[in-house]
Amino acid sequence: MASEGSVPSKAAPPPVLYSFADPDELSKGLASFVLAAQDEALKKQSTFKLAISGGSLPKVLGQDLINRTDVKWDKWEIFFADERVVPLDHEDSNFLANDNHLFSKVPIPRENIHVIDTSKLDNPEEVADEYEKQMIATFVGSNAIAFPRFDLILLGIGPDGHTCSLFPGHELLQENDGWVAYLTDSPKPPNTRITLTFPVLNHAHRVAFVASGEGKQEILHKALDQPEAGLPCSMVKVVSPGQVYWFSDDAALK
Ligand SMILES: O=C1O[C@H](COP(=O)(O)O)[C@@H](O)[C@H](O)[C@H]1O
Repeated sequence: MASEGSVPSKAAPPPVLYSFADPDELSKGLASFVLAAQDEALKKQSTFKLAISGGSLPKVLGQDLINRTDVKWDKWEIFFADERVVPLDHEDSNFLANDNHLFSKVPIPRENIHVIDTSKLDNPEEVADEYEKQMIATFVGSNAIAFPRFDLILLGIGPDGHTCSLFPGHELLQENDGWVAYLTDSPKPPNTRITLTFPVLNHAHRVAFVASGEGKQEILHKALDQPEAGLPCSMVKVVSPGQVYWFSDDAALK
């Protein structure tokens, strides 16, 4: 069956880099980019399907977006690019980070924010499976699909080049089948997490990395200048007509 998620055949186009003078300008540029993605998605379909990371991203994302008037919040369908397997009110929760900086400040219907099932925290495999089922229910209509196609996935990058919860040298870098995977040996605490897999990232319409501040300088240069080094972030190769973008600021690009 021809399907939206069939294995892509075209090569990945090179990433597009957007650079801004400072974090405030970066937040504004990112908000405009997200809104353009929203508008394009809503021309074709009834919802804007987005995956969001935790870490430093929610603050940059929320800063300008919460004041924009042209956001169709009721049309957003949000998943997490990765999530720590902790209660939703735990300080390590990626949901909580996004709630603090974005969700609690705007009228997104709570049912459109897909969170992990916290009744299963003792069993990360079940957490991942249940999260994948939420995604299947959202993406699978009348067509069978191999992988979901997010309108936009917003990613961070760690100092070791990890993105989502895909860490250098980890066996999940080779996961080619599932949509959502779990790990119990994350080198960065907390050790138990779930994450989107590379095939899901690579099927997105757009993937945007956000790297702001001096602390990202070294790894950003490595990611942009040495894609062959095999960092997890460099393994995100969205196939045409999808596109990878990098949003950065002067401090990170120096
Ligand atoms: O552990 C994680 O780290 C990455 C990068 O975080 P940052 O604070 O260095 O920006 C993040 O994108 C991911 O969602 C998170 O779980």
